[in-house]
Amino acid sequence: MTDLAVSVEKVSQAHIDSAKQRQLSLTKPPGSLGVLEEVGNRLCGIFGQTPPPSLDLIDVTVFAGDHGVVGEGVTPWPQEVTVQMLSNFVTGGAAINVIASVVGARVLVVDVGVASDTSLLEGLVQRKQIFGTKSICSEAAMTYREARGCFEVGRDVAKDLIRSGSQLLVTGDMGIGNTTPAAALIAAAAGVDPKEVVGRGTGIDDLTFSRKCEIVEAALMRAERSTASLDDPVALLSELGGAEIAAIAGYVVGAAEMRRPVLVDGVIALSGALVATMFSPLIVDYIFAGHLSTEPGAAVALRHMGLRPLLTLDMRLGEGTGAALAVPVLRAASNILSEMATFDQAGVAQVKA
Ligand SMILES: Cc1cc2ncn([C@H]3O[C@H](COP(=O)(O)O)[C@@H](O)[C@H]3O)c2cc1C
Ligand SMILES: O=C(O)c1cccnc1
Repeated sequence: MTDLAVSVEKVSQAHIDSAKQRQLSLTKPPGSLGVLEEVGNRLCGIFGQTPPPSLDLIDVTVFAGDHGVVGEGVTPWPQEVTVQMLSNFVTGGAAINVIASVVGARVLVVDVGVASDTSLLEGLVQRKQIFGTKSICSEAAMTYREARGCFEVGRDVAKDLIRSGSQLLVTGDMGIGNTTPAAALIAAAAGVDPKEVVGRGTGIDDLTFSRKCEIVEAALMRAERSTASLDDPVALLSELGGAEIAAIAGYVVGAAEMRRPVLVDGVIALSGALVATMFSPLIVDYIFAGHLSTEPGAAVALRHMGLRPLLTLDMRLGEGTGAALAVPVLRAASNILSEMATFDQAGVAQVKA
């Protein structure tokens, strides 16, 4: 296992129980708000407060990194698109900017491992640990130390945001080629065949898809043969990861350590979240799954963690878009518990015993 110390408390069962009691007193047939009730109850357990606070300060963090495996032809997009999209994020023109604005969330963009110099990009948070990863099918993505550095960036960002008042963290990613390491990490962490997790990413043809499957298989075989212990989440990230995925893992851990909810996006974010849960089984109770990405690895990671996606809109973009869209679901779940009238308050008769 890892020597990295992670300290997560169990969510409060007493507050989940009091939330369940409160749901029964509100003016609706018991259980009629379905998953919204479970979400609200779990928010109480996370915050240790019934009802939970209204979720006013919400931060989407887009972690960015580049991937050596792009050189193997796993994506039709040139690597420069990563940095070009960072420029788009900081000037507010990307899908995540639009969706975050609709749901009232802020967007923070962090360079953890982009291959080029981004120091002139105004508005970008500079936390670069590496200039892109190595190709995972022929060598480890990065050193153990670098993986740990990327993880700590995510964990620090989460803790800093929460200390400054953030009540809900949302994961985002940008990195051309990153559906390949995400698939490899999910296959390794969930113990499934690579064929079950490899998808078409940004949209690839049949030839590129079969090459991508071979690359993920080769990467897994190489990592298994290496001296690294893949039970150690940091070692797993160093073998098969990406800088932004390692940062997402740290961000999820940081949120759980600070007892705050984290809303996770598609397959890339889920690969980071899955690795995060290897630190402690208690972490999964702090995670909400925003949506079901069409990438097959997303369903595998969700099933492995026992999480149910809140939305299914056939999205496969990343950036945090699917998670950000689910923000109003969490807000509504929270406000139901704090703002709805009880049967007594509203003078509504309850079902006869
Ligand atoms: C213009 C553009 C904007 C994006 N925003 C997110 N992604 C998403 O697609 C990439 C992963 O897909 P693959 O592994 O197939 O390269 C990542 O950058 C991810 O964030 C984008 C991709 C593109 C091209
Ligand atoms: O599920 C995702 O987040 C995703 C899928 C394809 C490409 N980029 C991101």
